[in-house]
Amino acid sequence: MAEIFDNLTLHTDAYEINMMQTYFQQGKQNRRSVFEVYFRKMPFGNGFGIFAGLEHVINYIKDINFTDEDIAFLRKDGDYSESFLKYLSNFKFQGTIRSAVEGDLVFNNEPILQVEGNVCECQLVETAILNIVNYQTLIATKAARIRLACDKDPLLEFGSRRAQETSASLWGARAAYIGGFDATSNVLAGKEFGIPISGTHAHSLVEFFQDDYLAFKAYAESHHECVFLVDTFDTIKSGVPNAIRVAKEMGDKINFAGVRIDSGDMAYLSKRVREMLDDAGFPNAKIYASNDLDEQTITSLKMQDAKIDVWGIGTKLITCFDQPALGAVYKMVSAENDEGKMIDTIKLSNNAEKVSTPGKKQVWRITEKKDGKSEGDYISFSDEDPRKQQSIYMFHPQFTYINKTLNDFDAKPLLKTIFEDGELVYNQPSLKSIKEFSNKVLSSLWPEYKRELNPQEYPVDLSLKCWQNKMEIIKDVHETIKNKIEKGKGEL
Ligand SMILES: Nc1ncnc2c1ncn2[C@@H]1O[C@H](COP(=O)(O)OP(=O)(O)OP(=O)(O)O)[C@@H](O)[C@H]1O
Ligand SMILES: O=P(O)(O)OC[C@H]1O[C@H](OP(=O)(O)OP(=O)(O)O)[C@H](O)[C@@H]1O
Ligand SMILES: O=C(O)c1cccnc1
Repeated sequence: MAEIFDNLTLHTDAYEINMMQTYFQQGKQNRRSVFEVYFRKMPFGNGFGIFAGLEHVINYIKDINFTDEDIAFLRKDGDYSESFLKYLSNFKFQGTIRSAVEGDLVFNNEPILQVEGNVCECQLVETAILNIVNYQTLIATKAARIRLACDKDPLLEFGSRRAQETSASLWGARAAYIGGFDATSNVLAGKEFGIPISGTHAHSLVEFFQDDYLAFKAYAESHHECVFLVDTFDTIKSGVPNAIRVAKEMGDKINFAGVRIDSGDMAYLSKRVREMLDDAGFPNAKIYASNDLDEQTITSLKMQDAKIDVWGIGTKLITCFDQPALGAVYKMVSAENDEGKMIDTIKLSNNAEKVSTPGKKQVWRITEKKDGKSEGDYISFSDEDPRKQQSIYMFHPQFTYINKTLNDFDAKPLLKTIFEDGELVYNQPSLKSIKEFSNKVLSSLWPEYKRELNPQEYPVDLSLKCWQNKMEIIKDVHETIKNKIEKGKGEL
């Protein structure tokens, strides 16, 4: 897949390379640092997120390499010294990446991916990692919402023509499959990722023949598996009667799998069409529906008792129509100082939500031992291990009076090591097992977190150590700034 696996080394914002040059010129390019990716708000107001993008991140990291052409481009178009360009030409990613695995549940304000390494390599990869994880996690989450709305019905991804360019449709098809779709209409995604492909036909076929009957007949003569699109002229008066006529004429020569409706009142039409198919002796022929569908229209159609069996979803899924960006950020949480000591770092803001949590961390998924059901996520420093504790004290990081102590719990780490000192150490499971895993973890979540509208907020808590450290650092930064201003050293 040339286009999407091309070397993406320069797929970064220029400011990342600018900062790399600064660290390099200062002789600080080997200083250690840790960055973490997290998003601040649950997308679509959903109660959970589904992580996706790791496969592409792995491909990207493995291929990082400034080619001679890249260096020549930077020499010509950038403001970079020869010594720095020489450093780049020998550059290799040698850092450590820990990440949530694809298909796992993720929540706001917790690290979902962590990069540890020298400050230059950590800086370089920010843009591409955010680009990949933001998009694919958003799609997988949207797909999971749509999956929940249509229960166990077959779900087809039709988005390629409406996606934001080619790689979005391909990786989007993959993320949608992880999130719960059964098949894609994109043939290349099928070939490259092993996603089942599925396809009916378009209105153009009927327009070409200028007649429903002739079009369906011609299609049936060239295909065994037949789903006829019945709404080109008139669904009830022409499309469905002609689909039935062709199905009867062709008999066993075809599998009359069903009809697709792509416009009009789907509740009304699907009920009428169901009656017509049943009356004609085709109770097993399915009704496919497409036309700007999403979880809300599906839920509404189900409430209207629409007789739709198979759902085809394009635009609203692949463009994440109601929320086109996840907004995940990449923040430095720890860096090596002049004495060679790792110092926890923070980004402050007047907006409490935007204050980062200092220190290199791990996220623990806490479940009740007796039923395996979710109790919340617990963010600790990476050297804390709640599995060694008898009990765990969980409290809301802002409203600390909301708290609980659990005695009989399981704790599973969310972040797994993917690259260790530049080497890929993680065995990526097959796409099918990622999808199955995702389905399984979703069943550990209480239904209150899964409802489409106004779900319960899933607890994402900090360990006491993490929380106290954050509070102390906030206080220290405020005091340092105050002292500097008082001493006249920090004019604003
Ligand atoms: N019974 C229904 N309840 C809720 N939403 C519906 C129902 N029937 C259709 N819809 C949705 O309403 C939206 C508009 O449907 P409409 O039939 O007006 O589509 P359209 O694209 O304007 O039709 P056409 O393709 O004929 O121009 C679509 O998203 C469709 O899926
Ligand atoms: O509605 P979406 O969720 O985006 O799903 C994809 C749409 O793409 C096709 O329409 P298009 O008008 O492009 O072609 P066709 O109807 O002639 O097949 C299809 O009929 C769907 O309506
Ligand atoms: O196969 C289909 O029916 C299909 C594929 C892409 C877009 N719309 C419909």
